Order: sequence, then C-alpha cells, then structure tokens
Amino acid sequence: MRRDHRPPHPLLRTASVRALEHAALAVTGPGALMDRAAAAVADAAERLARSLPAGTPVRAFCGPGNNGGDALLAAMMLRERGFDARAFELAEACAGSNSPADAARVREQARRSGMTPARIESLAGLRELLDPAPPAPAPLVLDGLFGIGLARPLSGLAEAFCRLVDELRPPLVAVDVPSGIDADTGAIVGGPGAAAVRATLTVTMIADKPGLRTGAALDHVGELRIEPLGVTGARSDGILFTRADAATLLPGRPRDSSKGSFGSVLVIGGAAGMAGAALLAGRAAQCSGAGKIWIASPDGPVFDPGQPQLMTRSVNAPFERRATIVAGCGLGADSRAEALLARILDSGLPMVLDADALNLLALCSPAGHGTLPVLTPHPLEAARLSGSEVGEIQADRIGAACTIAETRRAVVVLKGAGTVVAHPDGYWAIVDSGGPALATAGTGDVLAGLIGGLRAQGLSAWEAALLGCWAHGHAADRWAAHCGHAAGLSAAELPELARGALASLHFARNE
Ligand SMILES: NC(=O)C1=CN([C@@H]2O[C@H](COP(=O)(O)OP(=O)(O)OC[C@H]3O[C@@H](n4cnc5c(N)ncnc54)[C@H](O)[C@@H]3O)[C@@H](O)[C@H]2O)[C@@H](O)CC1
Ligand SMILES: [K+]
Repeated sequence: MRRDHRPPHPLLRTASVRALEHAALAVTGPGALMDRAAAAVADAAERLARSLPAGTPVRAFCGPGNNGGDALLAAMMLRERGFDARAFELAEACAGSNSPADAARVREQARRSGMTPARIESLAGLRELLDPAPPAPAPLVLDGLFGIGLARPLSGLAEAFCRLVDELRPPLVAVDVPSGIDADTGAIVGGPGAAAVRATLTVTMIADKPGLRTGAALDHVGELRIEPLGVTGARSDGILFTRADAATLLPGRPRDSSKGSFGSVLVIGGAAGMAGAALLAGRAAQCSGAGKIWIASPDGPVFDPGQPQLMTRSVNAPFERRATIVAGCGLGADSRAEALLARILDSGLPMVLDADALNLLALCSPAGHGTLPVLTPHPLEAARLSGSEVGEIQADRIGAACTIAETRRAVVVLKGAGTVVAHPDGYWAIVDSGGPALATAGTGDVLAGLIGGLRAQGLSAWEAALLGCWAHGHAADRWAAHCGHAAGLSAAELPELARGALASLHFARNE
C-alpha cells in the first residue's frame, strides 16, 4: 500500500504489548519501565494542572496491578514536585489481589515515604474525595485502577467511581487505558451498560492500542498521548490510517489526460422515494475526481438539476465495460433489486456495495467475485452480513470487520466511531478521521460514491476504501471545527467538503 518510506502508525493488541514489555524488562531490569511510565503520567498531570486553579490537589486511584503501580509512583513524584498529592485504593477492587512485583516494589516505597494508599470503603467516602465541600478545591484525578489487565466488568466502588466521574467531570488523567475500556476492542468491558472512566487525557504506554481508537473508547480516552518508554521493535497488529498515509494515495492528475483517464462510475440505486441516495453517491464520485458518472435507477431516470454532468442510464442496459459500480444506495429490496444485484455480482467489475445491496447480499451465501469488492456496512448491516447482533459487532469491531472480509472475500469498511477497514488477507486499519457530524442520513451514500470514484481512478479496493474513508471523515471534522459544533451537517454539503479534504492532501505531501 505504501508508496513512501515513512513507518506507519502501529496499533498493538495487549498480547503484543506484553511481549514487548517482557523483552524490554529483560534489558532494563525490574522497575525501569514503571519509573518511566510514572514520570510520563506525572509530567502529563503537571501540564494539565497548569490550566487549573493554583493549589489543585491530585488524587490518584490505584488498582491492584501495575496500572495502580504507575499511578501510585506518579502521585509520589507529584508530591515531590510540590503538589498536594495523595493515593487511594478502592476496597472491593483490591480485595484478595496480590500485587505484581513492580507494583509491590512501588507500594513498599510508598509505605516507607508515608504514602500508603488510603482505602476507600464507601460511596460517601468516594464522593467526598471527588466532590469536596467548598472551599476545599476540586481535585485533578489520576485513574490507575486498571489498564491492559482488566479482566471483567467494573463493579462495586470501581463502577461507582466511573459514575461519579461522569457526573462531576473532573480533570482526569487515565494511566495507559481508561479503566473499563478493553484495550483490544475499544468496547466497554461488560457492554454499553457497564462502566468506564471518562478521561481528559490518556497517557498510554509502550505503543498505541486499537482499543483507544475505535468504538465506545472514543468518548472515554480524551486527548491521547503515546509514551514508548524507550521500548522499540513494535510489530504492528494493525495501523492507524492517518493524513500522512492518505497523502501517499492521492491519485495523480497528469497534464496529458482526458475524462477517459480517470475512470467511469456507474451508480445503481435511487429507486422511487430514494433518488437522493444515488445522487449523493454520484456527486461524491464526481468530487473525488472520477472522469464520468452515470446514475441508473430501477424506476427510470433521476436527474440532478444542480449537477447536469451526471448522466442517466437504464438499469437494463449492459454495464460499461470498464466502469466501477457503486450499488445499493436507495436500491430497494424487491425482486428487481435482487435480480440487479445478481447481475452486478456476475459482472466481475470493481464495485462498492452499500446499504440495500448489503442487506440483499446478506441473504446470499458468500461467493467469489472477479475483483475484490468493497462493502461499506454500518454495524446493523454488518450484523446482517455475519448473522449476528449489533452488540456483538460493536463488542469487537475489528474482529467483526476481519471476519466479514474473510468470509465475503471483500474489503470491508465497518462504519461508526473509529471506522475499521479490513482486508480478506487479515490485515486491518482504523481511520484517523470522522466524528459525530457524520451521524446523519445520506452520509453513507457519499462515502460509497467517494470510494467508487477513487477506485475508478485506479486505486485498489483497499486503497480506495482507506482514502475514501479518510477524506469523508476529515471533511466532516474540518466542517465541525469551523462551525465549533458537530451538529447540522447535511449530506448534500459533504461531497464538496470531501473534495476540499482531498485537495488539502497536496500540502500534506510536502509537510
Ligand atoms: N510492568 C511494567 O514494566 C509496566 C507496566 N505497565 C502498566 O501495567 C499495566 C498492566 O498491569 P497488570 O498486568 O498488573 O494489569 P492491571 O493493573 O491492568 O490490572 C490487573 C489486576 O486487576 C485485577 N482485575 C482485573 N479486572 C478487574 C475488575 N474488573 N475488578 C477488580 N479487579 C480486576 C486482576 O485480578 C489483577 O489483579 C498496564 O496497563 C500499565 O499501566 C506499563 O506502565 C508498562 C510497564
Ligand atoms: K487506567
């Protein structure tokens, strides 16, 4: 995929982080990594404290494992730097747990310096700490309850801690991972009803993690800082697809070219009552730079008066020999649509299947295709494609996208917070753009059109999916940043914004 020599942004699952940690510990000796992790947390907390009233106390919540060790040592460092820093542990969360060696060493150090974590036994005690009666100042909180060792849903006082944090929204630095978040999947352990900490800032250790980049985690991580702790040699499980990656994929535009040089897109959809869906996909294909665009609707020609260059075509006409098909946006689910999808799948042409095409595809058993198609399901469509439930998809978005990609032999774009793109050969990426501005009807049609338009310009299915997703997300992000608000974007505005996002990559190439 890469056309330059810049290393990608790796995302490591817990097993890979642990393997790196063990290899590094053999070289650095015990304690060194925890010293560095704690120093990174203390530095981050000190920076955050500069934006808070002078004298803001630091309250560190320490779990039984090394995550708690990091937080406790950071609190000790902050006390040495002059902060009113104290450490606490939650009675139930620590019951019966033996600390691992590093955390035990820090606890002994804390005992010697008179900073043994005070045990909190009740909700009242917890509230008093997080919401002290005036004039006592509100605290800056360190969340060191659980990191990559979280093994079950938060309960008891740990759960109450999260609920109080949700209510009071204190400035909070999460150590490694916000407690309650699964570092591999980004889901809240125990499901959407379970508890997880909401951080202002997360300082994550050794490497970036997929579970900080997709799903529910995006409302919990806050600002993210990655601290390698001097550990190198990260083997990536997947990548974060960034603006710099996107810039390497931008299709060229030679001077000596014509409309025939940039491919044709045939949008098939826009049945009665849903014509707009096909028009949005057509406009987006246009804005991506594709040479020619046709719209074929099962209910006769649909015109886009503002975009007269979009041509119409009968769905019964033979498909253009070299077209890229974008099918499904407002296609309907009747027998005509079914027959059309069968023709599309038989064509062997490059294709992007969205919306109704995915729902129909879910009814067919997986089959081989001429060229790798791109499927763009949202979680409900993904659930239909894999015969599961939305909850199961969201519990492991990467796993779900990879499974569908493999079984359907397709590049799969699993939409939603932290879009996942998966290849049937098992590799995957999370797209580093997009936000809640996109949560409105029609934006999926725009995405399908963008990907189709880029595919028509010669990008592979994988490349077109990644670049299309990035441009789509970045367009919305830029719009939201400009408005200072993420609500009210209409899908009709999005194709031109995406054109701007793609154009901005010309500058990124030279950065
Ligand atoms: N040892 C080292 O050199 C380093 C450790 N690091 C830190 O160590 C963390 C991992 O440490 P651990 O492996 O000890 O794991 P954690 O500290 O994340 O937690 C493990 C402990 O929590 C308990 N536990 C898990 N889920 C629970 C729940 N829901 N309720 C109550 N108890 C629960 C487990 O039984 C175990 O005692 C990382 O996240 C990171 O913060 C990093 O700083 C890197 C360096
Ligand atoms: K944590």
